[in-house]
Amino acid sequence: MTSVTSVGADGLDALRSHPSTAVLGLDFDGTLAPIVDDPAAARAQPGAADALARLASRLGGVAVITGRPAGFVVEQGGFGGIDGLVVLGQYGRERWESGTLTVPEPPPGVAEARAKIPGVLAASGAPPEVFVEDKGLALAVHTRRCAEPQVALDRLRSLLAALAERTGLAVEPGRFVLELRPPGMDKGAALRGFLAERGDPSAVLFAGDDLGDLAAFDALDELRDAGVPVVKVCSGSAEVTELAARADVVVDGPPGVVAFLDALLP
Ligand SMILES: O=P(O)(O)OC[C@H]1O[C@H](O[C@H]2O[C@H](CO)[C@@H](O)[C@H](O)[C@H]2O)[C@H](O)[C@@H](O)[C@@H]1O
Repeated sequence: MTSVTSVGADGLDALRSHPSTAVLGLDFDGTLAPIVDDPAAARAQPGAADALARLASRLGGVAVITGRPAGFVVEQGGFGGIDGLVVLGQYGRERWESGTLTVPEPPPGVAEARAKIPGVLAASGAPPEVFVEDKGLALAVHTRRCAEPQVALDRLRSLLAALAERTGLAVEPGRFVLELRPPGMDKGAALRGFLAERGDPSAVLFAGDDLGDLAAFDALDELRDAGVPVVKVCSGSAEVTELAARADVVVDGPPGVVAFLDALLP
């Protein structure tokens, strides 16, 4: 049995006692999907879609809250047929539910950043393995394929921060990635919005693996302070340690997440 903090165990008890009003939030990459070198090749961990389908039929709400475009996650996750599942993409700016995808227009800064990133990469002497994932509303600069991915990321950090400043965007750091995206939304705000749609929850559980998930953990801490039972789950990895330090439960990457979800409701 994975060790759980005492307040986390209280959160799990509350979720299991009143599942129909409990809410579950899950990150995608690194949590429901194993990390791979090519972002376009990411797929859900086997068993993830089945686990989500079972939980969505019993819980008060289940949302995947991701930095990816919502449509990508539905497609690559194999989540299209899951009744009741909501996918909040691009940190809550996009929404997929019951087959309907809502995507806002990008702010003008995204087009400007798209045009200028190649010059920034050249100016920083970025190795050819650095590449840009264009997500429409945001641009993610990846260094995972470099021989020294952390070195390559650190060289780009201040230049991309300056470009973000000039284009009115925010920098979202992640696992060997720096993303330029519209400010004003994060996974905490996305989770709070989803909870507001569902009414008072009996318990709230969120599972994530990366720095972008800390905002959701912040939201859970606020709920816990307000007396709501919550569970913070970290999909553990050697690449990111910040979430494990704040989690109630640490599981072993996406296979551990799926096993945890399978055991969540008896
Ligand atoms: O919020 P998430 O669902 O966790 O998305 C965050 C970023 O995930 C993706 O990048 C990460 O996964 C890739 C595929 O496994 C991996 O190659 C990369 O190194 C990771 O950082 C995605 O590509 C980004 O756009 C997301 O923002």
